[in-house]
Amino acid sequence: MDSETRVKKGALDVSIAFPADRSFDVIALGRACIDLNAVDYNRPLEETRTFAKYVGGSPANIAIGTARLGLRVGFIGKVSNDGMGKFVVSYLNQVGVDTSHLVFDQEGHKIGLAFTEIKSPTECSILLYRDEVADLYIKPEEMDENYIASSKVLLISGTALAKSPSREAAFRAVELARRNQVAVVFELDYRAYSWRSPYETEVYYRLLARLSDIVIGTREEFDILEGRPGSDEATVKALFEFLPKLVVVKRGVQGSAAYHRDGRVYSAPAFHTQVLKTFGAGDAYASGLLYALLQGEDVETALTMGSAAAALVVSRHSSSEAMPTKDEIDHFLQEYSERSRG
Ligand SMILES: Nc1ncnc2c1ncn2[C@@H]1O[C@H](COP(=O)(O)OP(=O)(O)O)[C@@H](O)[C@H]1O
Ligand SMILES: O=C(O)C[C@@H](O)[C@H](O)C(=O)COP(=O)(O)O
Repeated sequence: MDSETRVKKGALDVSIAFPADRSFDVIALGRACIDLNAVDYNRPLEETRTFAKYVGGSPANIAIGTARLGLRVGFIGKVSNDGMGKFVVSYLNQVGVDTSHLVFDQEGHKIGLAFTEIKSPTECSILLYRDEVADLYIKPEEMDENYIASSKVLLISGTALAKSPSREAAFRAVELARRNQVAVVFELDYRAYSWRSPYETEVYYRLLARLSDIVIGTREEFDILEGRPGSDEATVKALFEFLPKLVVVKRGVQGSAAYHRDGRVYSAPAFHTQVLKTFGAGDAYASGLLYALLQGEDVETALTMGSAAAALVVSRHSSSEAMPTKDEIDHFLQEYSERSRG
C-alpha cells in the first residue's frame, strides 16, 4: 500500500490510500463455515430445538457484507467436500463473491459449525464445533500470487493463524500481498477454541499485526495480542513502530475508536437499536468500515458506517444474510438522526 495518507481537500479528516485499478476491492482469507442460529430463541441452548442454517465464519461474513455493499470481493479458503461445503460456495456465488479460490477439501476434513445460543438480546453465546476443520487445512502452496495481486485489500482473519498449515498459508498470502502493494487488513477475530493457549495466539497475532496496514479488534483481543491487559495508547504506540497505519478498537455498545499513525484519534458511538442478538456485530462493523475506506471516505465516516451496519445486523437473525446494503445503511442513519432530533 502507498505509505502516504491522502488529506481530503477542505476536510480535517484523512482517508486511507489503496492501490488503484485492481479487479477486486477485497479478498478475504480464512474460514467459511456454517452458522446454526436458534430459531426458537430467548431460551438456553439446551431448550433450543430448531436452528436456521446460514453461511458463517467471520471472514465469510465480511466477504458477504462488503459484497452486499457493492464491493468486488473474492475469497480464499477451504470447505468440506459435501453438501455443507456446497451450500457455502453456492451462497457466496449468489451474493457475488468470487469463489474461484475457495477449494473443496480432498482429505475428508469437515466444515466448522457454530451453534448460536440466544438466551436474551444481551445474553448470547456461540458453541463452536471445529475439530480438524477444513478451513485450517488450506496450504501455503495454495496461495496464488496473481489472485492476491488482483485486489486492493487482503483481509486476514486471526483464526486462520491458529494452526498449520493454514497459519503458513496466511503468512505467505501476506508476503505476496505486500510484494504487490495490496493493503493488508488484519481482523483479530479471536476464537479461543481454535488455539492451544493465549501465549501461542500472542506470538502469531503480534507477528501478523506488525505486517498489516490496518488492524481491527476488540479491546479484549488487543489484550491477547499484547499478552496482558493494556490501554489503547500502549497498543498503538507498540504497533506504530511497525507497518500499521490505522488501528481500530471495538468496544461493543460503548462504540469504537480508530487511531491513525499521524496521531489523529477518531471515535464513534454505537447506535441504539432493537437488539435480537449480539453476535455478528464485529463482522458487520468491519464490512461497513472497509466499504467506506475503500470508497475514499474519511476515517470518521468509516467508523459511522461500521457502527450503522453493526446496529442493523444485531437487530436481525443472522450474521451473513443480515448484512445491509448501502441504501439500508443510509436509510438507517437518516431515520436515526431524525429520531435523535426529536
Ligand atoms: N448491542 C449493540 N447495539 C448496537 N451496536 C452494537 C452493539 N454491539 C456492538 N455494536 C456495534 O458493533 C461494533 C463491534 O461490536 P463488538 O461487540 O465490539 O465486536 P465483536 O462483535 O467483534 O465482539 C461496536 O463498536 C458497535 O458499534
Ligand atoms: O465466526 C464464526 O465462526 C461464527 C460467526 O459466523 C458468528 O455469526 C459470529 O460469531 C459473528 O461474530 P462477531 O461478528 O465477531 O460478533
